[in-house]
Amino acid sequence: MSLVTFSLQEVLDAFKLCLSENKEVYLEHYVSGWRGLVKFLNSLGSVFGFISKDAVGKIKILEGYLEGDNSSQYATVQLMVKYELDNQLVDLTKRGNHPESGCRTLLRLHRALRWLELFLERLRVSGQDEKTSVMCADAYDQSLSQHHPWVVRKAAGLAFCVLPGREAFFQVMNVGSAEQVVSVLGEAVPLISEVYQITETLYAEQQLLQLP
Ligand SMILES: CCCCCCCC/C=C\CCCCCCCC(=O)N[C@@H](COP(=O)(O)O)[C@H](O)/C=C/CCCCCCCCCCCCC
Repeated sequence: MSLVTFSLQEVLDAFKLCLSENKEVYLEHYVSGWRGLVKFLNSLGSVFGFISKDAVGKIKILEGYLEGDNSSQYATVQLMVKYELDNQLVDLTKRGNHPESGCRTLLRLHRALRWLELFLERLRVSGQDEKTSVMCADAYDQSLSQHHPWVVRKAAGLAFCVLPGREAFFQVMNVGSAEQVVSVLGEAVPLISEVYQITETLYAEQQLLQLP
């Protein structure tokens, strides 16, 4: 993935590579998709710095596991969950010895992925005059906001207000014409949705959806 310019196509490719034939989620590509998204966020300016910082922190934690001594246990989200649970490496009810477990860290990005899915779908079907700030806020209210305290919700709401308009937003995506953006979004949303659903089902089965 290129280091400087954001490309929606590259993010799409990362999420495509995320799923194995058996519908397991490769952590490496999941993290790579998020790295690409953060590049986009950074290009929107310093107002989004606090969001970027949080996302980068979580990406780095997961990268640490991917590069660490037990990297093979982190090849997929399924393996990670099994390994960390089998070895009591997850704080299940209150924060304790494992505040940066892979399971807990991924859960935060997983919740954000639902926001992304809702936001990209709104963008895809949006009309020329619709405001990205409203689409983004609506997607946030329907998803991630319920996991955030008042102060974070307030700061996020203020940041959304300075999002560029739909046309400028499409340009930063680096895909081409508005029609091309809509077409790539039509491919990206179902993919992101599938990765989200697989992770959601796994976390629900293991009762990991409320990790502190
Ligand atoms: C494809 C192009 C269009 C879309 C591009 C979107 C680019 C978005 C890139 C990154 C999104 C940020 C992901 C944020 C992860 C947040 C994880 C989280 O919930 N963290 C909170 C809880 O963490 P712990 O304290 O429990 O460790 C933390 O409190 C959050 C702090 C920061 C605020 C997060 C607000 C998120 C708002 C949604 C993203 C808006 C980006 C708008 C850009 C279009």
